[in-house]
Amino acid sequence: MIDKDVTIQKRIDMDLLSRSMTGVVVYALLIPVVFWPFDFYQLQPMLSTIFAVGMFFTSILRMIHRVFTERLYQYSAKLWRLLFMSLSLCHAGILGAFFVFSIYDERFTPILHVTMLAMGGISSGAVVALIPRIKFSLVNLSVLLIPSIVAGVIINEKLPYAGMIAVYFGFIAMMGVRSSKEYIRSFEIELMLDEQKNELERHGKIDALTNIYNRGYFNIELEKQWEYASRLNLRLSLLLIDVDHFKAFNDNYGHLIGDACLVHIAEIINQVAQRETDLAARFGGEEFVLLILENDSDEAEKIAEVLRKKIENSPFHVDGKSFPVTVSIGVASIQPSHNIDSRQLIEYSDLALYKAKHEGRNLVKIHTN
Ligand SMILES: Nc1nc2c(ncn2[C@@H]2O[C@H](COP(=O)(O)OP(=O)(O)OP(=O)(O)O)[C@@H](O)[C@H]2O)c(=O)[nH]1
Repeated sequence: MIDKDVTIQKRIDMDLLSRSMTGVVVYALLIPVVFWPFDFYQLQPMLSTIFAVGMFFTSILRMIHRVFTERLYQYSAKLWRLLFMSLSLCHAGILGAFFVFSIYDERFTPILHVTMLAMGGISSGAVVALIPRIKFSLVNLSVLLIPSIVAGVIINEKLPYAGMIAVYFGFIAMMGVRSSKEYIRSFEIELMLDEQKNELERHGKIDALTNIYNRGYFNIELEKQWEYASRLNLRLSLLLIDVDHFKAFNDNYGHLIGDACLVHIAEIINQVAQRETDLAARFGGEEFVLLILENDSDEAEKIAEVLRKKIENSPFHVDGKSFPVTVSIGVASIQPSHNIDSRQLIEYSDLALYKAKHEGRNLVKIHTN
C-alpha cells in the first residue's frame, strides 16, 4: 500500500516536472524578448539586466534540477519536491516583482501593454502547468499576482489596476481548482486502467488456482529457454510431475480438498525451483512441470528426487487432518538445437512419467534414448 502511494506520488511529481519544463525554457528567454524589441533595455539597462539574469539563472537551476531528477528523487523525494517548489517560486517571485514594477513604476510605462499580456499568459500557463498539485499551483499564482494587487491598494491612484488583477486572480484560481478536479479524475481513470492491464497480464500467465505460471506462459518460456540453451550449448531438462491417484483423492476427500492439495504441491515445487532460470508451471489438471537449465548432467535427476521426497514427507493438512500425497516424476534432458523441436522434451518426459506410473508411482524415472 505504501509502495503504491509512493509510486503514485512519483507519477504526479514527474508529471508536474514535465508540464513545467516548457515554462522553464520560455522563462529563460521571456524577459529579454519583452525588453529588447521595445528598446526598454536601452532605457533601463540596469533593471533589464537584473530581471533577465534572475530569470535566466533560475531557469538554468531548474534545468539542472531536471537533469538530476532521477538521482535526487531516489535520494529523497521530499528534497526533490522542496527544490522544485523553491525554484518554481523563485521564478514566480521574480515575475511577481516584475509585474509590480511594470504597473506601478513610471519607468516601465513603455512596455506596460506587453507586461499586461505577459501577466495574463504567464499566470494562466503556470496554473495549468502546476495543476497536478493544486495547492502549490495556487501558492504560485498568489506569488505572481498578489504583490501587484497589494501594491495597487497601497498606491491609491492605481487602484483600478489592483481591482482588475484581483478579479483576474479569482477567475484563474477558480478555473485552476476546476481543472484540478478534472485532472485528478483522469489520473484516477489512468491508474485504474493500468491496474486492470497489469491484472490482465497477470491472468494471462498465472494459474488462477495454484498461483504459479500457467501452461501458456510455460510454452512461451520453453521456446525462449530452448533458443538460449541452443546458443550457449547448455542442456535443458524438464520434470513432468503428476499427482498419484488424484482421482481417488478427489473422490475420497472432495474437490475443494483436491484443490487445496494442488496449491500445496505447487508451493513445494516453487520452493524447489530456486534458481532464477528455473521455471515451475501448472501443465494442466494435476500435472506440473519444472524446466531447468542444466549445469551438471544429472542435476535434474537430483532435483526430481529431492522434490519427490519433499512432497512425500510433507503431507498436507486441512482442519487438523493430514492427507498423505505423492507424485510421480518423468525427467528428460536434451541439448537443444535448431533441428530439434522443443516438444520433443515434453514427449520424452511424458514417456518417463508413464514408466514411473507403470512401475508403481511415487517414483522418479529418467528418459533414456
Ligand atoms: N480438485 C481438482 N481436481 C482436478 C483439477 N484438475 C484435474 N483434477 C482431477 O484430477 C484427476 C486426474 O485423474 P487421472 O487423470 O485419472 O489421474 P490419477 O487419478 O491421478 O491417476 P494416476 O495419475 O494414474 O495416478 C481427475 O479426477 C480430475 O477431475 C483441479 O483443478 N482441481
